[in-house]
Amino acid sequence: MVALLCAGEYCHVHTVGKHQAAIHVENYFNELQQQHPFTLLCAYPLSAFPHGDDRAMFGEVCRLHTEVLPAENLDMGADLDTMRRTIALLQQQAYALSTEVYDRKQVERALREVNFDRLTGLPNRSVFHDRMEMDIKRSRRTQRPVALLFIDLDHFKEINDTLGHATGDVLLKQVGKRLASYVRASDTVTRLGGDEFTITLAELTNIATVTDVAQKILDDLSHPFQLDDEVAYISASIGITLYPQDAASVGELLRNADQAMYESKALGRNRFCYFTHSMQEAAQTRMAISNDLRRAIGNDQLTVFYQPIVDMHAGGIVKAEALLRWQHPENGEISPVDFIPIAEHTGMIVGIGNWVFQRALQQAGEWRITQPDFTVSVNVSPVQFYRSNEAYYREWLNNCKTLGGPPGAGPAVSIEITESLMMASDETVMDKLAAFQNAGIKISLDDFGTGYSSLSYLRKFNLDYLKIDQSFVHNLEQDTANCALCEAIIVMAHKLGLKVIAEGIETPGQRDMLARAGCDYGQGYLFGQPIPADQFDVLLKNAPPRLAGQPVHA
Ligand SMILES: Nc1nc2c(ncn2[C@@H]2O[C@H](COP(=O)(O)OP(=O)(O)OP(=O)(O)O)[C@@H](O)[C@H]2O)c(=O)[nH]1
Repeated sequence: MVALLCAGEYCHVHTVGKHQAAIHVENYFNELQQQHPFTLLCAYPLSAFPHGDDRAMFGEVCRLHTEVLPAENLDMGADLDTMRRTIALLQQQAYALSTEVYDRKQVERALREVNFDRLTGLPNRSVFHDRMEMDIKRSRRTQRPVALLFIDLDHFKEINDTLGHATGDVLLKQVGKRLASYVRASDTVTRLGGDEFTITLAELTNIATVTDVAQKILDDLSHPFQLDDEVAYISASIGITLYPQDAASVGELLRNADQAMYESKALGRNRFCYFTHSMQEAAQTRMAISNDLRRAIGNDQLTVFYQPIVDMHAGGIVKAEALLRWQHPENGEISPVDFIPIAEHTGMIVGIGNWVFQRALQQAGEWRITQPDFTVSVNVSPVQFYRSNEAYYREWLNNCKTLGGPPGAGPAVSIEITESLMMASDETVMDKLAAFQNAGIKISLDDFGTGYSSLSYLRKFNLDYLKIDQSFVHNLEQDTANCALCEAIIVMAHKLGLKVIAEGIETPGQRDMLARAGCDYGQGYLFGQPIPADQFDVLLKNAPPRLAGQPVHA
């Protein structure tokens, strides 16, 4: 702000040279500027004020105080005393002005914080509500529909986990920029929070535009993001709802779009779905299940059942798989297929999974008293790996030392993981898996054959067991191709040093074919259904080691 009073070519003070007053004022203003982080130009030509508001304010100060003049009006012939007086007044006025500007900036900043997302600079949830209300009102007048797109990035947590939170922030900023570039002036892009964004398309003349915009978003987000030194590839799931077709209020529309987004995730992500009323019903059911599940945890409605796993060659039950069961007080038994995804979505799976692990470990310890190498396998959801912290699995490892019977045959529990975990795995997941393995916990790959079925993962993760999915076993006797495939999987698994467990064995024919193919262990209704611990206890006590070939009935 050195240019104070140096209003232009004809500036009097400037021409005077080292004028003490000017130097004094300069210093004063420089100090002022250090205290207030903005540029204050005083006695500068009005035209030099960069912002219209500031220009108007300074003009107003000049008008109210006739001695203070904008540079255009300075009398260049005035004597130095007049100039000094002018400068003194300028000091006062400038201070008043600076305070005013400072206050205004503070108010503006506070307003920005209330209305705009700090990270992306996009309008936030409260602006979203206000604008959507306005769009709805306008739509009632114009009869033009409004579309709401709810956009949630896929697996964003992995970006944070692998590249760090700061890089995650950079990505969110860039996503915000890309999204903002698609829309017209009548549309609104907001960040609701986390990795959730909305786009409101108002004044729609052609509803087909919505699909085009959604597809464009997916296409554009699939292009790489340069994040400092890293390159990230992402996708998003989008839910779309329309006003007035789907709902009448902002709250309902947001819920609809969220449900449709949830559907996109459930269908495999990287896609968009329009809201439908059946989704609403499904969402209500999910909500009810989620609320009831929360209560079930504390009310002893959850139990662990055990399904026998037999040795296909030596005979006898040598292992069990722990399977969670929920007995709802009013609705009877609720299938894990219905409640596990909800437990995963809400994060409840972390607590539930922990509980199952402890139960299984304790139970396996009791069975080890009579059968020292008996093992119970526990399903571990990918969400448990992502959401749990280090303390969580350290506790598991410690418990393995104290619970589960006398040491000797290694930990009494093994864990079952899915292929999706290995495919999406990052370093933290790898570290956790390695910690389990180092503690001697065996790892099975569940449902092999239903997903990506990558052999390279088997090698990379150094697994112990591979479980052939029941869909292969189901029509083994009718389908020779399936039989050949099972044989190939068993040979290949053995070459990689893995033992094979076949799931879903229901007939002696299936058992015999798998045994001939070299399958190590079998599980299925032929050997026993999942049953409570006390019944399993009886089964185990009454089932002496036998030759494979004699089914074990529950
Ligand atoms: N870097 C960064 N991360 C955030 C911010 N706000 C929330 N997050 C993280 O964003 C992640 C959002 O995760 P979710 O949407 O639940 O899960 P996801 O990994 O995207 O998985 P899906 O949505 O199921 O595909 C969480 O891990 C939050 O901790 C933020 O401002 N910056």
